[in-house]
Amino acid sequence: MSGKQLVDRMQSRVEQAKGMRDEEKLYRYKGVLYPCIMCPEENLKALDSISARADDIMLVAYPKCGFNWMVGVLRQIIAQASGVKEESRMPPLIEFFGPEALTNVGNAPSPRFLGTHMHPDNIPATFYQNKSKMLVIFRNPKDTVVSYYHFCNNNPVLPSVKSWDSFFQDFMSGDVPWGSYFTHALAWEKKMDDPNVMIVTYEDLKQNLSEGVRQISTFFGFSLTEAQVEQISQGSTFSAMKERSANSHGNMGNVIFRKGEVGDWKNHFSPEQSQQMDETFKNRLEGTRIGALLKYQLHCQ
Ligand SMILES: Nc1ncnc2c1ncn2[C@@H]1O[C@H](COP(=O)(O)OS(=O)(=O)O)[C@@H](OP(=O)(O)O)[C@H]1O
Repeated sequence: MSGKQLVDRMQSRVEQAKGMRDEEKLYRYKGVLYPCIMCPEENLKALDSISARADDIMLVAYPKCGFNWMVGVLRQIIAQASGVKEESRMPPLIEFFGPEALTNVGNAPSPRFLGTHMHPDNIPATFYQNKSKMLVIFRNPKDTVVSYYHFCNNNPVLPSVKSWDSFFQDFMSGDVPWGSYFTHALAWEKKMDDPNVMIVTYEDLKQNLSEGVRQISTFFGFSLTEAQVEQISQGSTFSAMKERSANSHGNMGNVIFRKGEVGDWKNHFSPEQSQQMDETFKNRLEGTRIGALLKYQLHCQ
């Protein structure tokens, strides 16, 4: 499917959603909420048929942790390393594909660039069995929930949010699409020694994108010159990607590329909400390696 066809398909789904009631927009599959339009049950069931390859380039992120940012970075790395310039396309989320598109994925040449928001234990086992390399991007939970809140408010395929306070509570209890942030983080904790998994954070990349690009390309076995690393980093800043977003993401460009900052939570959280998040982080993630990677004290306190 061409980039234009994908953007058109996304936009027709957005139009379809505008005719739906909020309570029709989410459903549960194996206990986790998913958006009906983007990932109907047939899409999730079809994932059982996917066959992973060792040279697949897999990108994984809990929603709003920087998935689209890394899509931009990886596309440029692949283009620079292979010399093939690819037109910008919509995010390659396997749960959005459906049976027909998955058949095309099966016939696509290597290396395939695929992605998902799924919980690590729900990613098809074939990716682990066949040792596909996975890049995981995580973000501090306070900025993640703020980004998620704005996204739900501006994305017709998701139910609009009643209030910041109610969305915050839903996020804390994991009652949001793709499930609990904390459950995802704890599951990645168990995979931190897997040589085929690389976990990066939104905040570290904001601080030093060039170093991130260097490490990510090395992880996937690409060797780039310093000039290429710099070119990719400059082409992947928030402002550069936002500028291209009407072309790459159609009407959703301005929704996905919203603010792109660390610390926007300070404009949304009440002192009580901040304390509740601090306590939850302490109870669930303090003392874990993924918790340390997130630098909670620096970014959230
Ligand atoms: N290049 C770049 N630099 C910094 N930040 C960036 C960049 N690209 C996207 N973003 C920010 O990432 C947030 C969207 O996350 P996702 O792409 O994971 O969203 S989605 O779940 O796939 O819809 C969303 O965060 P917020 O702005 O805080 O809402 C985007 O602005």
